[in-house]
Amino acid sequence: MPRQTPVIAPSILSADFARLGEDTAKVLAAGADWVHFDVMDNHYVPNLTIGPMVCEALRKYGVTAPIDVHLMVEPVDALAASFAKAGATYITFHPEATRHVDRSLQAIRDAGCKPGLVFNPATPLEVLKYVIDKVDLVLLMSVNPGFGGQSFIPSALAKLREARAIIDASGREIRLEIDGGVKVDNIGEIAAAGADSFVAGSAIFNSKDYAATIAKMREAIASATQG
Ligand SMILES: O=C(CO)[C@@H](O)[C@H](O)COP(=O)(O)O
Ligand SMILES: [Fe+2]
Repeated sequence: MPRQTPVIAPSILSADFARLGEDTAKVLAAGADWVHFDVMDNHYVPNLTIGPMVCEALRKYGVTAPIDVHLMVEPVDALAASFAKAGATYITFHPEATRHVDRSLQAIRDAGCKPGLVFNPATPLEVLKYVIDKVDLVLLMSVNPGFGGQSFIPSALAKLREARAIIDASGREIRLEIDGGVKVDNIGEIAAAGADSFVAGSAIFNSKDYAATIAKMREAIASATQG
């Protein structure tokens, strides 16, 4: 199956929360494909961020791009249902944060969204083989979840290759996303290892020119994967 078109998904965790609508619109106008929306509950991870009301507010503000909701919460199901109502496109969760992974994935699909699983750096991909027919996205963390601006953990590259093989063997169209420490200077090797969807928070929002940073990321992905 041909590799899916690369997607750049800026994490709005690093946006200006006092001007979230404007900053989100600005990064999309600069060429971003998706909005990566990090939800932290101060329980599953030691930080607290934004919930479904903010997702709904972005939709009302006029954001039409896919919203990629990354749930770092425990439990999962009630909040996932609220995000489906609030306009989420993808909803991903960490398998260890729910009692019934298969049921949580099915509930997200039944609510009209695209379900996915997120794997922390030290969490094995084992569970994937049992639910590969139920996911539209596999998200590998290349930092420990909870904060933006951390450094990329190099073992994520081997794990990407492992996940890519599982996805290709499934014959299904499943996106393989990477999240944490993604920068212009490492995105090429990340793409070469098999990722097709790239979350980048601080690298984009801390840059002066969002469009130039996103363009450089696309060039690095293209030169690492073409030919
Ligand atoms: O889910 C998370 C962190 O838990 C991420 O989405 C980060 O927000 C990415 O930020 P950078 O590492 O790109 O700055
Ligand atoms: Fe994230």
